[in-house]
Amino acid sequence: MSGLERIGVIGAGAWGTALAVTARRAGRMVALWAREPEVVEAVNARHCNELFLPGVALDPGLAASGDLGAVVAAAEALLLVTPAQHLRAGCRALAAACRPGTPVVICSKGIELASCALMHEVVAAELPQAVVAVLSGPTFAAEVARGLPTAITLACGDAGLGQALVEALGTPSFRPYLSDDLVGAEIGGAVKNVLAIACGIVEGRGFGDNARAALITRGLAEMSRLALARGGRIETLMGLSGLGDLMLTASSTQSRNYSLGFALGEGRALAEILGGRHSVTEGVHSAAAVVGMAEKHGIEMPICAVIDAVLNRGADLDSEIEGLLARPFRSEGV
Ligand SMILES: NC(=O)c1ccc[n+]([C@@H]2O[C@H](COP(=O)([O-])OP(=O)(O)OC[C@H]3O[C@@H](n4cnc5c(N)ncnc54)[C@H](O)[C@@H]3O)[C@@H](O)[C@H]2O)c1
Ligand SMILES: O=P(O)(O)OC[C@H](O)CO
Repeated sequence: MSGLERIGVIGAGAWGTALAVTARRAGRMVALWAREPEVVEAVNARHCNELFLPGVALDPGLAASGDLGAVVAAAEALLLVTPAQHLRAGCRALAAACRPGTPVVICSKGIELASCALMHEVVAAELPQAVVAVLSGPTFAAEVARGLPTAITLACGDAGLGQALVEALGTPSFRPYLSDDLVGAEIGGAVKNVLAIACGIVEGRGFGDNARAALITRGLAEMSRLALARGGRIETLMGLSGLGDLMLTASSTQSRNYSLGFALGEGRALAEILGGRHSVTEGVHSAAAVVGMAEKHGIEMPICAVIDAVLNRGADLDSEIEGLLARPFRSEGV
């Protein structure tokens, strides 16, 4: 018995909806806050979320609401699932209704572009009354919503609360593994999206499986370097929220980051790809923040730098790839 019975889920995109379904499956009472009135209507009246999670039948006991204050005030724990670049505004909007000591679990993956802050730093600044945790790992929303077996990292500085959250959300098909390394978990989740774009490019350009394996491995070294510089632990990066999520996202067409990279690799323009999507592709927004954070700490992240240059600085993809392959040989390791 976790003592956390009423869960408020803030954000009804694919992941928020899947997590709401998961919490219901774990036996919790769940209120799902949606920004879009049509999502509230679809969840309550037709038990689906066609806009963000098409083709998945939702538990009829899952209730959605457009009333943010009411959802927050009724919750014993909150899951924040807005896109990373909107998390600060989301925290500000709910701050007045959030009681002291409320557990707030960050489920978004990214780094704030304007400040290069990690999501738990954003929440600590905007919701000082909350106790923060991070949920991150290899978890495609549609598979989680369907109840397919999934494991994930739950990082919390308060071991007792972390255990209560594991018990509140865990089921045989959704297995949270407890950690106290918020920094490592967040950096893994943010950087893997940038690396997934790179792997998609490799596939779209037809560079082959060797190149993708090299990119994943050297990308993991970049991710680990940044996490260590920020005080994260290597074991976290070798776990579900690091290597696990990188393996998943960097090799599956289900990933929005990988598929965006694939389309870039095939020669399509970024604006055209993004113009055809209403879902979030976090790596596009995090690339510059990752590089900014790396520069601040004097860390080399050449793969992420190429992605940032191509996405945000108008660099030519082929010249950047050529430059990456021409880098001096170096010793292996982080
Ligand atoms: N989809 C997944 O499989 C998955 C898995 C794990 C983590 N995540 C993370 O969860 C977060 C949310 O992703 P998602 O897949 O649920 O999103 P989504 O692409 O399915 O939906 C977009 C979301 O963005 C919201 N949104 C759009 N414009 C907004 C604005 N101006 N202000 C505030 N919110 C706005 C929408 O309401 C919706 O909730 C991301 O950080 C993502 O990396 C997603
Ligand atoms: O579809 P993506 O690329 O946003 O990835 C979704 C999840 O983060 C996978 O763990």
